[in-house]
Amino acid sequence: MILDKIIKEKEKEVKALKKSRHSLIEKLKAEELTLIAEIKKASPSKGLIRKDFKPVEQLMAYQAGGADAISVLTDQKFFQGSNQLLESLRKLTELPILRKEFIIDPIQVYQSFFIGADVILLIAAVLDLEQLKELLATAEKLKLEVIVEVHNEAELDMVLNTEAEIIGINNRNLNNFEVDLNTTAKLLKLLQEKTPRQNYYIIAESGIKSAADISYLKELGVDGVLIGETLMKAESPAAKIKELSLSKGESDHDS
Ligand SMILES: O=P(O)(O)OC[C@@H](O)[C@@H](O)c1c[nH]c2ccccc12
Repeated sequence: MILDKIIKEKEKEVKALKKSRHSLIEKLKAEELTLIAEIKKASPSKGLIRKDFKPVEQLMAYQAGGADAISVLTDQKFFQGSNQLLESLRKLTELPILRKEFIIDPIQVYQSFFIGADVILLIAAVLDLEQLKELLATAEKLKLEVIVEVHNEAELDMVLNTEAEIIGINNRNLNNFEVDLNTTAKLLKLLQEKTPRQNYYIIAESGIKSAADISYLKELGVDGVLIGETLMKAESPAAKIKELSLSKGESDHDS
């Protein structure tokens, strides 16, 4: 029966479609410290970050520098990003791509999948527990990986009531834009007190500027860092990654 044959093939194709093609979790498992390098033209707190914004060059520099994953802002109004930008970068790299978006509805999770994201961000500050669970379930169905972002204890508590695997600790308060790297220390400590569960991956986000910041965060035991502005403003992003002693195979030289 030809129909049987066609459907057998389709089942394979559909299975491939559902599989996360570029896994951030694999990087988190393999690397001592995973670097997610962000492509961000502007932000509400900083305005225009990079005047001569050249996303493709930025991507290539991140790859050359040894980034493990790429974060792409897709919000247009406040960050001057776009879905088309993510789609076009998707064609140019095999690195996992995190879609940086303010996701409040499952339809945006589907959209993330179809524009080529491997990982999405869910910001606890803008969700309630029910929404967060629904969005996590939708992502799970699509085999998208998820970073759930927290900034304070209440948000952390909410996330601990879910199946989230990767927790992003945002050092920037999204309400007043204040940045404090101690947020990571504080929330990591709370996490250890609150749960015996060990199998979380922790990513420190925002405000990371120097090699000293990196060693501080490494010492705290984070699994990854997410860096935007510092790399966007660097004349040579690849050199900046090296300077932060994040480049592969160089970590034992400059410690
Ligand atoms: O540019 P920074 O300070 O290195 O920060 C990067 C990233 O953490 C930041 O862009 C970010 C973290 N969480 C967000 C949520 C929405 C938009 C942006 C963000």
